[in-house]
Amino acid sequence: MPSDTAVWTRGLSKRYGERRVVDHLDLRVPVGALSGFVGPNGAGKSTTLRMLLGLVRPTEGQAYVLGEPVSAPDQYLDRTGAMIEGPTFHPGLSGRRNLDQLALLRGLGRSHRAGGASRHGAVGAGAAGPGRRGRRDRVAEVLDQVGLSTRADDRFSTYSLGMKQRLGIAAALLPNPDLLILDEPTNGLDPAGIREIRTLLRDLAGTGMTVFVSSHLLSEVEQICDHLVMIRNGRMLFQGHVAELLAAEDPRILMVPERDDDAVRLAGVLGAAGLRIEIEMAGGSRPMPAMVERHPVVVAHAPEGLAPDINRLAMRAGITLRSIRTHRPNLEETFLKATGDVDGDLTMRGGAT
Ligand SMILES: Nc1ncnc2c1ncn2[C@@H]1O[C@H](COP(=O)(O)OP(=O)(O)OP(=O)(O)O)[C@@H](O)[C@H]1O
Repeated sequence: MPSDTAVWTRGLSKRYGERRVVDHLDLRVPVGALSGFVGPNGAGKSTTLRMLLGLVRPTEGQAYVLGEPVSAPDQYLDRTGAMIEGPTFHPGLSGRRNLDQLALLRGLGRSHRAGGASRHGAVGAGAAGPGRRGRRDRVAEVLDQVGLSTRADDRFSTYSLGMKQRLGIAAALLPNPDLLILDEPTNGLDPAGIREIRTLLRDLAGTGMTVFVSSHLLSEVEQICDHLVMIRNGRMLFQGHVAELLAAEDPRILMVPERDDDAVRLAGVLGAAGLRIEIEMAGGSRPMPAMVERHPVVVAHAPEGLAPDINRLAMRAGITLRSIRTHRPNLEETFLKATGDVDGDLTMRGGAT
């Protein structure tokens, strides 16, 4: 597998009985990416993540994580942090005590980690070094990283759901991983909790860590991820950079001339300038602000950066615009289009490698 790929699979499949819940996935998660793993409930995300962590054995295919085969998880798990199910902690203990116990269980702070330096050049339980003190320092570090320092000594049972999730992420961060795998970390959170997790993931990705995070809410990952893997029914729909996916769609500029008669003329002017133009008549499918809904809309297939030039062209032709606005499809629309396009027969779309 290429060294710039943190997760690499070929034909990765999992069958339960007759059902193939993961179906020949070729994953490529670039090193350092904040990658969203998106698909509706039951799409096969959790099963895939479990296979990547050596928790579920693939039925077919190959899978490598941080350069090591999933058949030998001990080769990469000490460099991988994961939160696969909602975190389970002791409700009567503080966040700090919970983490300390986990660190102890995982052998952090007992000795140097075999295998040498990690992403930050830190060894074993982190920069703090071995021993009880090292463990304590590492726990304090991860609590700080997830923004829980001030509540660290309160009982876990008093934490909000968002804080519980953040503590779960802190636990995953204990080994100072190069790769962080999170399964639906925002599930059940309120908007404020979702924002907190988003900010945290961005910050973590900013440190150079590869973050692979699943969600069934595309709108959520659209806002934070630079890379996306979309699956449905266990099959790949799209993988690539978010910008590539958006570029696959065509952004539009919508104009309403002040005089209805000018619509055809405006379309001619813009068409002559090389743009693909359509005129949508009143009552078309696109919802328009009430003020303009009874007027023809001239639609130019062009990125929003061209809006000032288009406006100037219209002005030069003596056409005044009642309104001009840009329409950039969001990922949700693009995703729905992608799933609609494949019409039940899910095949790989452009951008997949
Ligand atoms: N151990 C199992 N035995 C049988 N079927 C399973 C098993 N684990 C998962 N499945 C089935 O595999 C399909 C994919 O499940 P998976 O949990 O991977 O999906 P998901 O995309 O993570 O969805 P969700 O967000 O709902 O968890 C589901 O239909 C599920 O019922």
